[in-house]
Amino acid sequence: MSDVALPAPGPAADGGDDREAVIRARGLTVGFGDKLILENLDLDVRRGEILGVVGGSGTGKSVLLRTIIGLNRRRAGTVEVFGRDLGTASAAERSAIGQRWGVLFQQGALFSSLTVAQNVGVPIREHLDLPSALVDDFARLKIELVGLPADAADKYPAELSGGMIKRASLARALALDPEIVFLDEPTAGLDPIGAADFDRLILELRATLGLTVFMVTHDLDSLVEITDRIAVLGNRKVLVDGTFAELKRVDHPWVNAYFNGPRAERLKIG
Ligand SMILES: Nc1ncnc2c1ncn2[C@@H]1O[C@H](COP(=O)(O)OP(=O)(O)OP(=O)(O)O)[C@@H](O)[C@H]1O
Repeated sequence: MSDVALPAPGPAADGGDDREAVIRARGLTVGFGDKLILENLDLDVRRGEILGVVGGSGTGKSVLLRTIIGLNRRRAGTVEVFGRDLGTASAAERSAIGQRWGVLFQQGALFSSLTVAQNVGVPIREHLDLPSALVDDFARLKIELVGLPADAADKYPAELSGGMIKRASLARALALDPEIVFLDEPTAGLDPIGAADFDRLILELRATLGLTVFMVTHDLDSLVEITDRIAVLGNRKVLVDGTFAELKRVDHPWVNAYFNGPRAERLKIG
């Protein structure tokens, strides 16, 4: 799967690699104009795992996320989700699969003219034919699930703190009870306490809902605290993947600088 060999394959953090791959990307090539961003990239995401995706700025982490969920065009390669090739699936099948994932975009991407409850209700209205009162009830349940106070439901995004916006966006991502959530830098811009709270929330949701989490992040604390496995992007592909402790032992200049740099050294690993 990756370009760089791990020195000594230790025991997998999750006790084995035999869980079903709910996302399987093969030979993924994505570019814009004459610039290739991803080239022949392979990646599996296993059911129930929290996968961190890291890499230098501009290496294509968000492009990878957006390509998996079908927002960027592939020049080559396949993306299978729940065993179905999205490239050959019908529009109806893609829509059905899309209901089984939720996405928290980098800036939250809430509609500014809608309240939090209305924002969370958007995917519910889009995909389910339910009376308005029920949509509102469901939205308020999701808002409670992510730990927002009940009165946040009637606020507009501009009235929320950064941490509340992240939670509101997560509530929207969870609106349709997805099996996979994609998180693009969920703790960016949060203070350390808010970021740690958010990390705990993700862990709780994984434990209670059995979520699979694909998380792009630069947050070393999150990587250590909540990921089962980390995929490092570089040279347009997955350079290497493993646990934080495994990646500390990888002999590659960028990986070594990232996982053994002064910030990483201050973290308790293992
Ligand atoms: N729609 C687009 N059109 C043209 N170029 C794009 C488009 N989307 C992304 N890119 C380019 O692809 C490259 C990778 O972008 P991406 O946002 O995936 O980086 P990233 O690894 O997530 O970076 P960061 O850590 O800074 O968020 C960048 O050079 C970006 O300018």
